[in-house]
Amino acid sequence: MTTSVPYSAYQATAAHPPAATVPAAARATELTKVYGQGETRVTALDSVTVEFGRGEFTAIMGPSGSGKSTLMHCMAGLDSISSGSVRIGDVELNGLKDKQLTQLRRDRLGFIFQAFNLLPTLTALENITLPMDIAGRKPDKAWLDQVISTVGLSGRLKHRPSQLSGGQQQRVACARALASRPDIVFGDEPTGNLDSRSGAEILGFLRRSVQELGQTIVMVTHDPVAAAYADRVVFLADGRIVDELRQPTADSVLERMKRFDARGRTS
Ligand SMILES: Nc1ncnc2c1ncn2[C@@H]1O[C@H](COP(=O)(O)OP(=O)(O)OP(=O)(O)O)[C@@H](O)[C@H]1O
Repeated sequence: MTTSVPYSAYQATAAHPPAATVPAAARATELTKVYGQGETRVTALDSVTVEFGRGEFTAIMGPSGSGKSTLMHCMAGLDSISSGSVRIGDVELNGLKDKQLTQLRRDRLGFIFQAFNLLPTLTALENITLPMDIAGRKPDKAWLDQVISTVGLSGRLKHRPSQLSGGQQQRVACARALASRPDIVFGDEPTGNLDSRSGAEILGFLRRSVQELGQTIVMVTHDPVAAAYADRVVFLADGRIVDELRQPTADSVLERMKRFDARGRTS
């Protein structure tokens, strides 16, 4: 069943924080991001307040240019913010030095992008453990085995990327994002380059990593079918959060998107 609750019922503000005592995995408070100046000035995010719960799979949707990637990049410490606040757990990103930000991203966050970004000369396993090798950290063997088997790569660990299909390469990228057991995995259109069957496999894997491994995932997508794998969908329009759905289905997401269409907001 689809639950529809007005967005305001969920929205936390600085004055009225949510009752939960455990901090959210990530939280933005009155986050504003402005690009450019004068005639080229664009307000990509306009005072966005949102939080992403631990162990939850959240999809971010909205028309082209609505600020989805900007929100993800600002929350993942990949882009600076103009005003407001971003926290990963209890760490405020604003004010961290570059080196501290790099460390936080490396130690606490995982990333999956549309391009798989694998190193062609390394095997699947070497690609998966590369970020930890660079950081000089030993992977937790039991966790790594669990990730590799959840992602269904056990028989292909010695293959190089060129010997793997696109879907398998993206599974390697997913396993790489999860290998260090990050607090949050951020995905920017992770299935954008895949056919629908491979995309469904990756999404099924992401879903399982939330259900079975307790992972927290935040994923930007244009695709209502992809969004339906999430626990929650947050809708952006013109740099603001305008709606949200819990337990989405592809149909309920599509329905919401049509409403934006009716208001002339989609691309
Ligand atoms: N580096 C930048 N410099 C200037 N403007 C930017 C920059 N990045 C994004 N913008 C602008 O900010 C707004 C939000 O962009 P963003 O990429 O976050 O949207 P999006 O919802 O992810 O779009 P899409 O679905 O097309 O990827 C757009 O108007 C965009 O043109």
